[in-house]
Amino acid sequence: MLQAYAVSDVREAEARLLEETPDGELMRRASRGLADVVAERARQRQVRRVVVLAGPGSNGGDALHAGAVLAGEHDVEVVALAPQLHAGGEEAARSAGVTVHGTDPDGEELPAAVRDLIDAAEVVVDGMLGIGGRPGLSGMMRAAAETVPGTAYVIAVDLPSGADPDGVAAPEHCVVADETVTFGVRKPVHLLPATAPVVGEVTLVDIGLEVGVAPVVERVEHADVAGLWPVPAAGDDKYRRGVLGVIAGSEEFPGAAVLCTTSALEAGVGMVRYLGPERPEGLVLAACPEVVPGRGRIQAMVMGSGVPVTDGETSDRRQIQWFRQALASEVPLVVDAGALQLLGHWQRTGHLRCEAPTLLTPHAGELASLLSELREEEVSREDVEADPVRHARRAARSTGAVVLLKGAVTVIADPDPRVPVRTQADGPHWLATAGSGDVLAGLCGALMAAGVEPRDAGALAALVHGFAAHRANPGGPVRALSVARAVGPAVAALLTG
Ligand SMILES: NC(=O)C1=CN([C@@H]2O[C@H](COP(=O)(O)OP(=O)(O)OC[C@H]3O[C@@H](n4cnc5c(N)ncnc54)[C@H](O)[C@@H]3O)[C@@H](O)[C@H]2O)[C@@H](O)CC1
Repeated sequence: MLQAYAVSDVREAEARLLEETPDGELMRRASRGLADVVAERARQRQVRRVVVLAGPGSNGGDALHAGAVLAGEHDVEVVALAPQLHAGGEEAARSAGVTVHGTDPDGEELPAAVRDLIDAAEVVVDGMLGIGGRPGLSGMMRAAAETVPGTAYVIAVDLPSGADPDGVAAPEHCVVADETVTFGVRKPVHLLPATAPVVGEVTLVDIGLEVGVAPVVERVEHADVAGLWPVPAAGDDKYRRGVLGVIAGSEEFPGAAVLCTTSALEAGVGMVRYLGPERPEGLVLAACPEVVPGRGRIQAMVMGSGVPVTDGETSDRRQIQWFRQALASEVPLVVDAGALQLLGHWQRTGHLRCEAPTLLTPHAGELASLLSELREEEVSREDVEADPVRHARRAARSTGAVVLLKGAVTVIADPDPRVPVRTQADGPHWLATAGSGDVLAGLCGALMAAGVEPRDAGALAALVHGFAAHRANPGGPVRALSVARAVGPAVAALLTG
């Protein structure tokens, strides 16, 4: 499990460690680790010259010390992007023979020689700002960041300069890194949706840091799946493994029912009972002969995928009844698409609470509608996209359910604000395709029918969904049905390592 700690907690832990270690030791550890990574990446690219962008604080200090270490075997050129650099770092770099190029701190344009230097760079170390940085870049720093060519391999020190260390604000101007070398532990910037896309691959350098408090963000990794996935034991039968009820699909969107049930079956559910109108039912039975139509005992229900709701009504009135009964029952629930809308309305009017373990699976637009309904205030899709974690948390608190907010980085928020938020970023961008959410809902349902609690079910489902999409057509487009069919083999690959 990847874990990220609040910047304030990291600062405190660093302060404690600084007191226990000789002067300069921490920066020495950090910069040596950084230099090792830079040397390796330069070697892989057969590049000798390394361009270091150095800012005013300790982040610049790390980069300058690393430059000094690298100078023996590399041509290291530093661009100073502050009136004053970290004194010890600058001295170390200059003593090692590194050239330090100055810039006008009040200017807007880089000196021509510096611009050419950055423009021709193949390996860039971004040490302008670290966890002491305010989000966004201006002046020389922004000019330097914008001059870095897209072809260069950019290694950010601790975090890409300009990115919000807390991972909340998505700044317009920041460095986009291929790799980020961070120290001790991950910070929220590395895992949260607003900033994760500019961080690239994260490499952790051990500096002996122990944070000693709970993380604020977590991410389930491939290696965690075997420990969390409900694998059947010798004595299990289909009922013990979990029976999933599915209320999905409609005359308008019949295929959603097929996608949802297919992925639930591929994920290894004991049995699926399907409830829905005639046309989707026929399609489900044709595609998945294992499915049993009609009601019966179930261990979890997934509902709402492909069921459009207009003014509180669906084209098949029975679905509204089934939703209502499911929501009033003690059965664990996955609430998707159309059912989210009804949930919002019913909760606001005080008719229902999520008493049973419940997982809501909205995308940004659905979460905006749900919050607008629940809180009787206008929340737009843009509001949600601008701060997905806060909005997912608000919805979780208001409903008492775990909220899985779908996106390139999926957010899973618990109603209890002390529980770390989870983020998963496992799928290719090709996964943004019609029916993809129906596949995810089926996966969540299969896990909850097997007794997996909603937070783990959401994280596992998002991971397997993304992994299955990669496997379905590596590097290319995928359709939702291919993802659903790839779920079984993807789970097998994850379980057998
Ligand atoms: N504290 C420690 O024990 C360790 C710290 N390390 C490094 O130290 C970094 C934190 O260092 P600092 O606290 O000095 O902070 P930074 O180096 O991130 O930067 C702080 C400086 O940048 C200026 N600044 C902030 N935002 C700006 C912006 N948007 N535009 C222009 N200037 C801006 C501030 O006024 C301040 O002078 C970490 O990210 C890490 O790289 C590592 O050496 C490991 C150990």
